[in-house]
Amino acid sequence: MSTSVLPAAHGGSSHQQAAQRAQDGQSAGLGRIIDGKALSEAIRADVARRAQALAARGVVPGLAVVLIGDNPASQVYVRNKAAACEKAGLNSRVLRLPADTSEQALLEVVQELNRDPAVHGILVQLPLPPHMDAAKVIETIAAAKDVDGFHVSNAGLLMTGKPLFRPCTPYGIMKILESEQVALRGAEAVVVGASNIVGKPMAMLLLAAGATVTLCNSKTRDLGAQTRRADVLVVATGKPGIVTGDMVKPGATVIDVGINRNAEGKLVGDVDFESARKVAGAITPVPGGVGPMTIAMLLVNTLEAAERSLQH
Ligand SMILES: Nc1nc2c(c(=O)[nH]1)N[C@@H](CN(C=O)c1ccc(C(=O)N[C@@H](CCC(=O)O)C(=O)O)cc1)CN2
Repeated sequence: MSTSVLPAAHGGSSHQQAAQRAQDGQSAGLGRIIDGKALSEAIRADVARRAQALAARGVVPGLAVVLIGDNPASQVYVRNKAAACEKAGLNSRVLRLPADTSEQALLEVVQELNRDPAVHGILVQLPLPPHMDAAKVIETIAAAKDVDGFHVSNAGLLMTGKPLFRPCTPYGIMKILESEQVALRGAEAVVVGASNIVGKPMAMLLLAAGATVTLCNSKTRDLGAQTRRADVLVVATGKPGIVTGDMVKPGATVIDVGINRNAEGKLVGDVDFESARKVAGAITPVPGGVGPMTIAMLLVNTLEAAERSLQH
């Protein structure tokens, strides 16, 4: 994707200044708040332009989203995905299935979508109801239409550094780091959380960009000793406040993937924002940081699946 549409890189200099102040032993002050919403809007506008060009060649990118059950958060995310498609000129089809749908019935729905030439991208919204095997469902999606990048062959390709699709959240984080002009070659990157959806692919993308990567999990001893080494710290555990300011290296870029509701019903991340911001050079907020990038990169993956369909 062209980076020329991205907002002017305003982060690089302030990040470097914060790191410099930290190196000088001065207070790093308040870290800059990274605007994931603005960046996601720039990317979505670029997708809209590319989709228009593709439509002129007779192809309208099509995304099919399968939602099983009535998880309220999933319903919101799926609605937002369909709305984002519509705004960018992509077709979307949402298939809503009841929570007691059998796994076999779901597999048949996916196979039908695999055969549909108007559908370039397929995703099954996670989490699935407990009676379903998510790995089996994901493996049923045709790898060439797996716009979530979760299929085992796409996960394998990620290790080669030449992926067909990058999983949307880690891909969005790489775009944030690029837009912030964070130098990754030789940097210490620490990822907290080793899920298949975020932590593991994130580690692979950072490694491919030349960072020295540490992937922490729930068994990691003395988490702070790891996170305090990080020039780039990505936190994706689903545990609110697991990372606090004293665990952040002065001047670091902190990326918070968590989306949790606190006792007051307010959305909070996995990072204690107020204390971390006092130490970080730059930090993503929740909401408005990584979340909007996930949907923007889904559109990019769907568009590119459609563009590839013209090459066959
Ligand atoms: N099949 C998939 N399932 C899930 C994925 C995924 O990438 N593929 N990721 C998450 C949910 N998700 C997208 O599906 C998602 C989560 C959050 C956001 C977002 O924009 N968050 C906003 C806050 C939204 C709110 O008010 O609740 C933000 O952080 O600013 C977008 C997409 C799990 N399932």
